[in-house]
Amino acid sequence: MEGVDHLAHERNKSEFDVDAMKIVWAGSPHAFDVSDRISKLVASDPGFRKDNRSTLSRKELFKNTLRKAAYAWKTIVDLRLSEEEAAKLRFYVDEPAFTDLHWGMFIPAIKGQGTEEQQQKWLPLAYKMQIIGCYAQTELGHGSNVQGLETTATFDPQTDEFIIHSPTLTSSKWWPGGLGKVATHAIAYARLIVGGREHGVNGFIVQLRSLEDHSPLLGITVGDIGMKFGNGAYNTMDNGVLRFDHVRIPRNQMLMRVSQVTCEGKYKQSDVPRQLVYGTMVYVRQTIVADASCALSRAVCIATRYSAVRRQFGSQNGGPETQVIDYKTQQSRLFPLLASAYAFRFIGEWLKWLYADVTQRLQANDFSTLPEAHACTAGLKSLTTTATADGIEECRKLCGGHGYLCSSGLPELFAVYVPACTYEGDNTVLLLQVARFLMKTVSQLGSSKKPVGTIAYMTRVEHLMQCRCGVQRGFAELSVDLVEAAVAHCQLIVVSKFIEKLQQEIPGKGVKQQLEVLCNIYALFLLHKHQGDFLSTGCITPKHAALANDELRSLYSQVRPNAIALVDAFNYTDHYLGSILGCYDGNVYPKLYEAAWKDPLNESVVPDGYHQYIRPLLKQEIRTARL
Ligand SMILES: CCCCC/C=C/C(=O)SCCNC(=O)CCNC(=O)[C@H](O)C(C)(C)COP(=O)(O)OP(=O)(O)OC[C@H]1O[C@@H](n2cnc3c(N)ncnc32)[C@H](O)[C@@H]1OP(=O)(O)O
Ligand SMILES: Cc1cc2nc3c(=O)[nH]c(=O)nc-3n(C[C@H](O)[C@H](O)[C@H](O)COP(=O)(O)OP(=O)(O)OC[C@H]3O[C@@H](n4cnc5c(N)ncnc54)[C@H](O)[C@@H]3O)c2cc1C
Repeated sequence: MEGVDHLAHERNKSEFDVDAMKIVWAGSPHAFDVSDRISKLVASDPGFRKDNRSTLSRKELFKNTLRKAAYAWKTIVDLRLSEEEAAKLRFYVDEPAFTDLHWGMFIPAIKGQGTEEQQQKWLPLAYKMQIIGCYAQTELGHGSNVQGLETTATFDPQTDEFIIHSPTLTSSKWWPGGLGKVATHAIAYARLIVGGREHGVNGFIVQLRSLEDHSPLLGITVGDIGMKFGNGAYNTMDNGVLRFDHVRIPRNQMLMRVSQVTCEGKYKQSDVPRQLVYGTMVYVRQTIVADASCALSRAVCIATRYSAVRRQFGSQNGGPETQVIDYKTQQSRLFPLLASAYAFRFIGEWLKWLYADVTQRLQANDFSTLPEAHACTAGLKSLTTTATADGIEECRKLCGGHGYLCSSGLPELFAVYVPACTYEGDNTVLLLQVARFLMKTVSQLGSSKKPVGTIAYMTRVEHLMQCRCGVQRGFAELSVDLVEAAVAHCQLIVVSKFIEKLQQEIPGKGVKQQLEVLCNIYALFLLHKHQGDFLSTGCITPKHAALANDELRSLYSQVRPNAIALVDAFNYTDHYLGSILGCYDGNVYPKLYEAAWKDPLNESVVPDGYHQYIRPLLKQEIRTARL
């Protein structure tokens, strides 16, 4: 029945202060207040409804996304929301749109790679959305290999301009979000050519469309690249294709914080690492780690609540069947994902600190932690997105058949989320970067340069490397093993930071105890999953492995009474979850049944096509049967 909390009995089992845990999950009382207020504002406004997405055509879907983005912007302006509140509103609107790239990449690129003067010119226009930007780096022929990009930017000293050109088909920009139909400007990455000499890939601000009638400017060919994975999902986003035919831009539209070109045509490289040109990607990778905890926690919230509602088998003397959440197999699949959601939340907090720290150091031209920041953002982006994509799919399976319904929210969540394993850096390519960083660290062992920070532990392998330092097969030959080592390195960081989090003051009855249980589940589940490696390297004995297994089972029993409260702590509205299986009151079956009849196919009792195709078939069968 409506209004009845079918999960009340579960909530009454909780052994900790859920409201206190909500603050821990949000990060602070202030963050919780903003999150709670904005999520309820979005959920209560019919202008942000999203339950009809799967029934819209591509053009209807896209136009609906434009409407919502414009409505969101109007809400932000009318309510005078702060930047923090506005970001939260876009988060809870929960629809991939051009605004993600405008705010998430175009603006950060100008802030990170533009000079003060360029920031003063372009940021006010972007903040007021008087221009709409995208990040145009990837091309049809190159995405991972940035140094392989083919678009050219040739300096013309006669006119003090750059000529931006797409020399080949494969140099066509391909994938940039917001590019296809909306962006008026792009940060386009191109090979800088000055006086016939190449100076690597740099970023250039290029206007694509008229601010008067939105038509593409002279020399610009631009459009959408077509339907992507899944129905609704990422098809709300206009990922685009873009070709330049000798497009001229003023010299001052090359982002010049890292490298400069003078009006005399002199190329100058600042005394900062060339890799700062990649700074926007580092920034986005650290935000993607925080996003992973959000996406995984959504899926886990749905699967946990439904696992408590769903009963299957086990009825004794006509009594109720067993809740599937009580099966050890269900717990062994679900609770490590619950622990991962919390682990990724805290590693995301730490990575945000690391990024802020390296950014502050860069202001003082201190580049000492840049390699570690690159390795951590690359590796943790790879690890958390792979685990989250796999985790969302596991949550779908944990919900049985109903998990495959769009009304479960899980198919759409999966379809929107999975490209995170590819964009902002293919996960394997990024792990190879971590592997390169680890190998460089190993090669420096024994020198005066001692490993610190997240690689401090590597001093312990020094003796190993000295006796084996001669046995160095090619990096490529060992890359599979090195990628596994890179994953292990990142997992160590996640576990270490979870433990460090528990050493902080954490208020609320039973809150720290619950987090300790989740931390132990995360660590022991990893040990169990990779026990072959731990055993073969002599890190643990078979007895240790058996003890870890026993302890895991005990920990699952400790989480069980608190599972619903632990997902309630995410504080997601039913609107944001978008899932009948995950609804707060657990009143699943009546809602599933009611939702089915809203499907357009049920608008008529006899389906369209019956008379053309089914009736003749049936009649034909009747004739056959008479033979
Ligand atoms: C809200 C989400 C929306 C998402 C929408 C999606 C947007 C996008 O997808 S934008 C496009 C994203 N594209 C990528 O991520 C491309 C991935 N490829 C790269 O980042 C680079 O090509 C590379 C790092 C894989 C290779 O770069 P390359 O220039 O060839 O460098 P090397 O591998 O030769 O390494 C040289 C040296 O530089 C260090 N380094 C590399 N990248 C960085 C960095 N970002 N920051 C700092 N340092 C970096 C690298 O570690 C090497 O150092 P040493 O070993 O000390 O020489
Ligand atoms: C939804 C979505 C949104 C995107 N948005 C944007 C955007 O806004 N702006 C933008 O510029 N780009 C965007 N991209 C592009 C994205 O950044 C690239 O697709 C991504 O960087 C992967 O590059 P790639 O496609 O060249 O993959 P490839 O590198 O071609 O990967 C193919 C395979 O090759 C392997 N591989 C590649 N190099 C190596 C190597 N050296 N060693 C071992 N294996 C290797 C990879 O691991 C992978 O298995 C988007 C992509 C998607 C899917």
